[in-house]
Amino acid sequence: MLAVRANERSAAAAGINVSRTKLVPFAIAAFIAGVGGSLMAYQQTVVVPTSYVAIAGIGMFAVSYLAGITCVSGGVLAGIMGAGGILFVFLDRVVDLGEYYHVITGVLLVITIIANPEGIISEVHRAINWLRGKVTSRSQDETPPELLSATDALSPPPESAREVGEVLLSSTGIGVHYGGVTAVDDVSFDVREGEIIGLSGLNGAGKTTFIDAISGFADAAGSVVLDGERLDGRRPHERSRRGLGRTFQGIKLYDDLSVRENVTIGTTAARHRGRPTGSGDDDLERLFDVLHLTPVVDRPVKELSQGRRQLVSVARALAGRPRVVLLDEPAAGLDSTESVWLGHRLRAIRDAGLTIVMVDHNMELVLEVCDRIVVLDLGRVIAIGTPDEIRNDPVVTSAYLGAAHARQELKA
Ligand SMILES: Nc1ncnc2c1ncn2[C@@H]1O[C@H](COP(=O)(O)OP(=O)(O)OP(=O)(O)O)[C@@H](O)[C@H]1O
Repeated sequence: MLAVRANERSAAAAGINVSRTKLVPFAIAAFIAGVGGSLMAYQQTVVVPTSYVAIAGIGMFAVSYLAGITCVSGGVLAGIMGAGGILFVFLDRVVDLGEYYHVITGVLLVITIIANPEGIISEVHRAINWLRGKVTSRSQDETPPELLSATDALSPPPESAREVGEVLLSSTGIGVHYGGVTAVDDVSFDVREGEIIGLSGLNGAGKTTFIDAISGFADAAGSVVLDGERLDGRRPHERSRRGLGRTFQGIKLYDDLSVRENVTIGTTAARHRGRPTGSGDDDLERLFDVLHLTPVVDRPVKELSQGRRQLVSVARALAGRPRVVLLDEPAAGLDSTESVWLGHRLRAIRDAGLTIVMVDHNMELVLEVCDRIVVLDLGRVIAIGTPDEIRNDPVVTSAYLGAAHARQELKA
C-alpha cells in the first residue's frame, strides 16, 4: 500500500495490482465503518438520521489525517484522539470541549496539511529514529561509504564465454501517438536471451516512449511477445509478473522506505510468478552486494545520493527476477567513472543469465556495454547493429553530428 501511495507507476512495474490495492482497503474501511455504525445504533437504541450526519464523518477523516494516515500507529492514535476516544473523553471532562471539538480539529487539520502532511505520528517516528540514531552512532561510523573505490571502477569483470540464445522479447510495429505527435513510429526488433541491447538516440528520439509502450505504460499499436506469450493488451503489473521488469528515468523510489524495503517490494512480480525470490535472505543480500548497496540497506532512500538511488532502482527491478529488464537511463546521476563501473556490473548480471534492454543517450556507455544497439531518431529505427557496426554507420554519425552541428550554430 505504501508503494502504491508513493508511486503508482513504479508499484505497477514491480508487479503490484494498483487498482486492487486501492479497492481492498476501501472495502475493509467501509466494512469497519458499517460495523461501527451498527454498534452505535445498538448503543443508542434509537436510530435517527442526525446520528449519522456528514460532518461527523468529515470530523473523523480530519482526526485520521491529523494523527497520520501512512501507518497503522497513526490509525491507533486517531482512535485515541477521535470523538469518543480516550483522549477526547478525558479532555472533554477536564475542559468541556463540547461544540469546539470540530473547530479545533479543523484548525489543526489546516496546520497539519501546511506544516506536516504526514501527521502527528510522523513526528513520533522521527523522534524514535533520532534516538535510535544517537544510540547506534556511538558504535558506528555514520559517514556514508563511497559508492565505489577506484580499483572497482578500473577492473572490469573477466570476460566469460557466453552464448546468445533464442529470441526472448519481440516487438513488432510499435507505434505511439500523442495527439499530433508521433513519438514512436513502427519500431520492430528482437532481443535474444542473454543479450544486452542498447536503445540509443538523441533527446526526444522516442526511447522512453518505446519502453513505456512495451511495458504497458503507454497506449501503443503493434505487438509485444515475451518468450512466446503476447503481452500487448495486458496491464503493466501483468507484464511485470510475466517477466518484463523495468526502471524509470525519474528513478521513482518510495522515499520514506529503506533500501531493503524498496528492493523487497520489487520481489512482488517474482512471487506472483511462483519463482523463488530469496526475499530477505541470500538472493537479496547478493543483489545488494553486487550493486554495492550493503552498507546502506537500512537507510531511507531519501537520504542517499542520486547515484545510489539509481542503483536502488536497478536492484528493485532485478529483485523481481525478470526474464528481460528494461533500464531507462540507469547511469543518469552517475559520474563517468561510476557509469563505467555500472556497465561492468550490468555485464556481470547479464552473464548470470539476465537479458537487458538499456536506454541511454550516452553513446560512449552504450557502445562500451551493449552487444547490439538500436538507434532511434524521431521515433523511427535508423540503425541496428553491433557496437562496431554502429560506430561506422554513416546514418548514425550524420544524425549525431547533425545535432551537434545544429547546437554549435545555435551557440554561434
Ligand atoms: N505524454 C506526452 N505527451 C505528448 N508528447 C509526448 C509525451 N511523452 C513524450 N512525448 C513526445 O514524444 C517524443 C519522444 O519522447 P521520449 O521522452 O520518448 O524521448 P526520449 O528519446 O526518451 O528522450 P529523452 O532522452 O530526453 O528522455 C518527444 O517529441 C516528446 O516530446
